[in-house]
Amino acid sequence: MIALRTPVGRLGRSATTTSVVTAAAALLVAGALLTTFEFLTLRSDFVGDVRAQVGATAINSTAAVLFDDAEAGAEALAALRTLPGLQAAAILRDDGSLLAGFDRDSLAEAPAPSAQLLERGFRVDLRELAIAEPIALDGRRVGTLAVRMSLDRLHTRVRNFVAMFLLVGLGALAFSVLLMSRMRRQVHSAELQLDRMAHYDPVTGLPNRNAFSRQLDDRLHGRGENCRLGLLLLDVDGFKAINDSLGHHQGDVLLGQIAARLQAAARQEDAVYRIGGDEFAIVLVPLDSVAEADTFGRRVMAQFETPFPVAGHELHVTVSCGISLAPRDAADLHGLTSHADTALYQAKRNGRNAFELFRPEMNQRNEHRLRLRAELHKAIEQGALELAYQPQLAIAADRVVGLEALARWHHPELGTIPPSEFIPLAEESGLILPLGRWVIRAACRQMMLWQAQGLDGFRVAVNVSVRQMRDAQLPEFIDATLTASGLAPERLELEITESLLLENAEAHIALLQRLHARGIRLSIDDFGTGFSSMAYLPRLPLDQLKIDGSFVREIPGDGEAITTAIIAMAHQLRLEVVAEGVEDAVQFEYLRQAGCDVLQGYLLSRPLTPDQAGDFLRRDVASAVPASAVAPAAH
Ligand SMILES: Nc1nc2c(ncn2[C@@H]2O[C@@H]3COP(=O)(O)O[C@H]4[C@@H](O)[C@H](n5cnc6c(=O)[nH]c(N)nc65)O[C@@H]4COP(=O)(O)O[C@H]3[C@H]2O)c(=O)[nH]1
Repeated sequence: MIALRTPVGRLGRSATTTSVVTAAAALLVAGALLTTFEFLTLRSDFVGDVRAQVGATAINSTAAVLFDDAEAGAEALAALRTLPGLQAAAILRDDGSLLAGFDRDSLAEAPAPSAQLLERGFRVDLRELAIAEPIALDGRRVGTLAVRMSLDRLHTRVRNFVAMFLLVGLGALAFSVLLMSRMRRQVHSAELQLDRMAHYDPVTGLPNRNAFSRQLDDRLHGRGENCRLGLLLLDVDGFKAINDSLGHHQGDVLLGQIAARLQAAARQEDAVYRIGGDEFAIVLVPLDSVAEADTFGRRVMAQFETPFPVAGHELHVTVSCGISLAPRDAADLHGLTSHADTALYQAKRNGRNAFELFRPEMNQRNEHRLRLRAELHKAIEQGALELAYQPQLAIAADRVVGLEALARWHHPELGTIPPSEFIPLAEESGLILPLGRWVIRAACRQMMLWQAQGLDGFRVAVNVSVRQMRDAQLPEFIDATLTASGLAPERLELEITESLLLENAEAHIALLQRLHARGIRLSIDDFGTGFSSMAYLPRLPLDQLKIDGSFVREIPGDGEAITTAIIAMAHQLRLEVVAEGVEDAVQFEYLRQAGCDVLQGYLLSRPLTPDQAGDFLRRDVASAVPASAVAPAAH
């Protein structure tokens, strides 16, 4: 797996180091200042004390000097012996000769004050204090008391002070380091937590989109053109429906299981990410060939062959994947993700439960689709779409009982665009809602125009897409349209595709019941393409079932047994059966004998313009079936 390069711990570590260094430096500076201050204060006090005592001794020595009495001088000097640090003391006569002297140790020289010292009275430096105190009588100097003191005792006191200071200071520093490292541990764990929140998804434990973008970008930049890797983007098919029906908690459980299976499919060096609600990404490193990407895609799909045990259900979950390769498709993050996304989109368009490798043509198709979408938007707004009507014949009564309204789009530059192209486009872009509403309105209006021309006794069927079924306003809209046009509700039929109905059957049943209660007819379209819905059929308020054209096409042949079974079953449920796509007399005859009620297909007529459909309705259709097969004009 790719290791996450996180700044975790760096902040805490550097904060501690900086604090310790700063505190130590501050301690040193403070220590130096305090020591200097302490030394100067002690020395100044010392100098003051000594000078006072020397001054008193000088006064006491006056007589000894006046009488040149060495013994009396020595006695006067004895008062100074107790002074701490005294090295030498001497009483000098006025001419500088020694009257009496005292040496603490023989190495100390007798004091011989300089002229400067005599003038200033004392001199003090770091190690020594020298005093030259005048011995005066009536303000006249008669001699000098010279004293030399060592400052060693002061040094000892300052050393003690420094030792004490260091002891206390270092103790405080050690304590603060202890506190700081505790704080650092707390900061570190907060950093870790922040990092997890910023880079990991709490539901699956996988790195998230942030981590994905940063790591993939780093990798691509780090190796440049030589970076050979693959990007697989994956969407869980229909996850929203699963989440809605099982609840979010179980949805999360499922996501966790999906994450585990993706990790099982990934190789040691690959990295799996959850980059959105039901979106995952796998960065495949290294990935050298398309064949390797193909193999990996299959391996991921294989992970979804076994159902997922969630909340007592065995869920069959499928996924759609898109894969792009670097540097083959792109060498940067944006290019690579956008190509994988295009491939993913293609996989979804191909019916989901599939994976696609990116091909450059996909982008061209994408651009074309985007242009079509914009054009379709315009066409709906400008009312440029048209409706074609395909007649439906009641076989027993030999008369037209309905017309299916089919949307048509003739683009001035792009030509005729088939519904198979623009309807899915409208569905995925949401344009199906305005388009669907326009179809219902136009069909109702056309029915009233025909009615005004005396053409009556048949209904109009419109296709309703699943997106429209999710529109809670649909019943009100239909009500309003019927009222505005004046069309009777039983003359309107809604065709809903069987497979779409299955997607959220429970929710649709309620909506269908509301519509049915208003008298609107309901038909299930393309029946047979999703057999699993059989169980729902009795619960749906249906009037009609349309056998999918693919079965009719197989008549004569395999289609016979299926159509016979569907007709029998539909009749048991009291449903009218319509066969779509009836193209020849053999099919018609078979269906007639099997008891099919209504026929729709090229045999009777292709979809017609409103005018052509009007003419068709006016003609005696009885003679047109089955002898004269196709109606004259096709639309
Ligand atoms: N081969 C063959 N085909 C026949 C025959 N008879 C009819 N068809 C075609 O079969 C399709 C029947 O419509 P559908 O199953 O509802 O399938 C429709 C429907 O699902 C969708 N569609 C068309 N108009 C609308 C619309 O207004 N709203 C919605 N939601 N979907 C629409 O597009 C699909 C395709 O519509 P069309 O291209 O008009 O294709 C129509 C019709 O032209 C035949 O004998 N042989």
